[in-house]
Amino acid sequence: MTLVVEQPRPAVTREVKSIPSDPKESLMDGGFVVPDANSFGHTFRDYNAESERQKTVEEFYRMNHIHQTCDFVKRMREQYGKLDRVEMSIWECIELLNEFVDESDPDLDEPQIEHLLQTAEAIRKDYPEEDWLHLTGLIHDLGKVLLHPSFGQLPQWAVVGDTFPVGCAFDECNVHHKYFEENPDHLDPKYNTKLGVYSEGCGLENNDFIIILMSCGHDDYMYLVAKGNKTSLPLAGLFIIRYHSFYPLHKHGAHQYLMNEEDKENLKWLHVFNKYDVYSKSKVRIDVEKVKPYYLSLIEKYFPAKLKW
Ligand SMILES: O[C@H]1[C@H](O)[C@@H](O)[C@H](O)[C@@H](O)[C@H]1O
Ligand SMILES: [Fe+2]
Ligand SMILES: [Fe+2]
Repeated sequence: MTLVVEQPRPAVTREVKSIPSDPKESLMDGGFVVPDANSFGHTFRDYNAESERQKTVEEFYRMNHIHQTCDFVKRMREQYGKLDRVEMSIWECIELLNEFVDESDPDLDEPQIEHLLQTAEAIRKDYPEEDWLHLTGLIHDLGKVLLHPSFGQLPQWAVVGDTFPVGCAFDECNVHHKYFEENPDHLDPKYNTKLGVYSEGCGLENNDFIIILMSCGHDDYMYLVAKGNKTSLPLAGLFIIRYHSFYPLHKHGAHQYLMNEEDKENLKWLHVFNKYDVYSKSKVRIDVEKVKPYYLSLIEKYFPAKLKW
C-alpha cells in the first residue's frame, strides 16, 4: 500500500488577505468606470432582453439545469480531478482558449483570451499592489479548456454558466430557474431540502473532508488544477477561482447558511473581483504582446512552469 503524504502548502497560501477598507481612496483617476450597457446595447447580465443571443443563452441554461445532478458532479470531479490528461503551461492554456466563445454569456461573444486580459488589466489598474489578484483575473476562466477536444470536448452546459451547489435544493434566484423542474435531484428527498446533504455553517470548503459540491464547470476544475499543482496563490485567489460563477451566493445572498467565517472574509474579495469580471467585457482589444511579459512573470511567481491538467 502506498501512503500519500500531503506536502504542506507554502505559508503564503494560508494567509487570509485583508481587504483595503476603501480601495477607491488610493485611486488616482477614480478607477474603473462601470459602463451602462454591454456591447450589444443591453444592460449587463440581462437574461430576458430580446435577441438572438438570448435564445442561445436560455437553451444553454435549459440543458445545464436538467443535467447537473449530484451524481454527475461526483463522477466528473473524480475523473477530471486526476489531472492526468495534458501537461502544459498556463500561457499555453490561455492560447488554447482563443478558439472558444462562451454560449452562456449574454454580454460577450469574443474569444475568451480577450476576456481574461480585459479582466486582469482592469484589476491591475485599480489594485496595482495586489499582483495575486491580477493573476487570478488572468486565469479565473482557464477551466473552459474542458471544451477542447484533448479534454473530451465537454458540452458547454458542463463547462460554463453560473454555478450552484448540488446536493441541496436549487435556489429560485438561479437564472432560468424553471428548468430545474426536469432535474432528477429536484424530486429526490435526499437532495431537495434547504440543507440537503450539508449542515448549517459547514463551510464551502471544509478541510477537504466535506466539500460543497458545486455544479460541474470551469470554476471548480480550475480550482482543482491550481491546488493540484501547488500554486502559492493566497486562499482568497483560490476562493475567487472556485466561486466566481456562484451568482446565487455572491449576487443574491442565497445559501449563506453554508458559509463559515473564513468564507465570509474571502467573499469580500470575490465581490471586488466580480465587478471587473462582469463589467470589463467590451470590444476594445488588449495588446497581448505588450502585456505578456508582465503576466509571464506572475505565472512564474505563483505556478510551476508546466502544470498537470
Ligand atoms: O456566462 C458567464 C460565463 O460563463 C462566465 O465565465 C461565468 O463565470 C459566469 O458565471 C457566467 O454567467
Ligand atoms: Fe467564469
Ligand atoms: Fe470571467
